Amino acid sequence: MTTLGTPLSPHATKVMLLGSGELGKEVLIALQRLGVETIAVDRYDNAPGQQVAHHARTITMSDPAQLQALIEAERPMLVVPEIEAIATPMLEELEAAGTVRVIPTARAARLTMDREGIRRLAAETLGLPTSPYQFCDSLAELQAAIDGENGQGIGYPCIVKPVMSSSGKGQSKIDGPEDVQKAWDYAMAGGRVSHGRVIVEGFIDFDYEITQLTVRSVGADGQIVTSFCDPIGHVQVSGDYVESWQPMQMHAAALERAREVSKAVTDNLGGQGLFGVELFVKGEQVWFSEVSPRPHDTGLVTLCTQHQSEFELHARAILGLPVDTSLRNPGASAVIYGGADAQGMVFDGVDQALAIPGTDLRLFGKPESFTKRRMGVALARAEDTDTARSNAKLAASKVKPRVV
Ligand SMILES: Nc1ncnc2c1ncn2[C@@H]1O[C@H](COP(=O)(O)OP(=O)(O)OP(=O)(O)O)[C@@H](O)[C@H]1O
Ligand SMILES: NCC(=O)N[C@@H]1O[C@H](COP(=O)([O-])[O-])[C@@H](O)[C@H]1O
Ligand SMILES: [Mg+2]
Repeated sequence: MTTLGTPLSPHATKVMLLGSGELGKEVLIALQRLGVETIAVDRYDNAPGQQVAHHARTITMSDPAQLQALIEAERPMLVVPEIEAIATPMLEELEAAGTVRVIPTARAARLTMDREGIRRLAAETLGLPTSPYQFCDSLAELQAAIDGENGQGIGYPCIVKPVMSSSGKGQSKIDGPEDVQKAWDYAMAGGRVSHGRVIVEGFIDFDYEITQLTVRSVGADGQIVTSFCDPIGHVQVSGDYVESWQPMQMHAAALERAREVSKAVTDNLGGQGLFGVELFVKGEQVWFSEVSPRPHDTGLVTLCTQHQSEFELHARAILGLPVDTSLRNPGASAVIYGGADAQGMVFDGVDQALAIPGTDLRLFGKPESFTKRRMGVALARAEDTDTARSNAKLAASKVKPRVV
């Protein structure tokens, strides 16, 4: 049985989010609606989720001492990682000591904070199909991994990424020997935590890519059940998502395979919550790319397509409540970038965006904009995903961030 308390009372059900960006903000709102007391943690003040939580805390989450001190002071029932760059070995210690429960598990947070942990688990332990890959600690190692012995290396084209980064930061495609140095330098500048290690992956020439949202929740018999959302199609530019839609029409065999792969990975990671499994598809062939043990940016579309968005599903699953992953209607999302480096931007054209039928908007409220920082998203529901995609893109284009 799940019992929930009254926030700001001695019997509050307290949940702490580690990372409080646009995705965490929606999880926090979903938790608030269930009367959960929320603590939003981020690396800077006035992060989106901090603006809607009961409590806001600003710390360096990759610093184990700061993380331990905060968790021990607040004593939340659950700690919910929302970004990768967290001192996850400390979370494992605190979980092992029984101080706190980590979502989905501290081990899952550790394995997915670093591309090496999750890639080795998927490819080497679980035997799932992935791109060919190697890890390198220097430019010379990178070149050697691409060339290999007797031409048996990763080859060209390939993709280089810092082992610790997200939203495409530090990622580039290498088409030939002339690009290697530039890709290495870019990866060194773009990692989230300074760390001289990269993954180099063979380029997969996929037909399309999807996110398979997968939920592990408690079923009627008290056992964990796995449920799947309809697949989400998306387009990425420079490693960052720019539009997504749901449902993605897939060949039945590819969908079945996508769900087998998603089940295998999430079974191993364990715990309760929603996962975003990223997969590449060509014909009936499916490759595992990576997984977020938390809501996924491409899943923002579920705010306008599902009866329960990915954020509500995560909130329910972590609290031990039943979930409903069904689709309500087709829809799409399109990203709004800041377009400039500035504090306190204003957004013109919101009325014009919302005049487009079936559209909605999220402006995240980030205090500072960067040219390529995601500041908002346009959502559109429609009869079909083609209409939804064009309406979402049109709505996003009407919103004009302006420096004042
Ligand atoms: N091996 C590959 N072959 C082809 N395309 C790739 C490969 N690796 C990455 N990509 C492209 O780059 C995108 C981003 O890659 P990836 O998901 O690894 O980056 P990320 O920084 O973790 O992004 P996010 O945090 O948004 O998930 C992929 O969705 C895909 O479009
Ligand atoms: N692909 C991962 C992702 O989308 N994560 C989302 O972006 C925020 C960081 O944004 P910022 O870099 O603008 O601070 C994170 O807090 C999370 O909500
Ligand atoms: Mg990704």
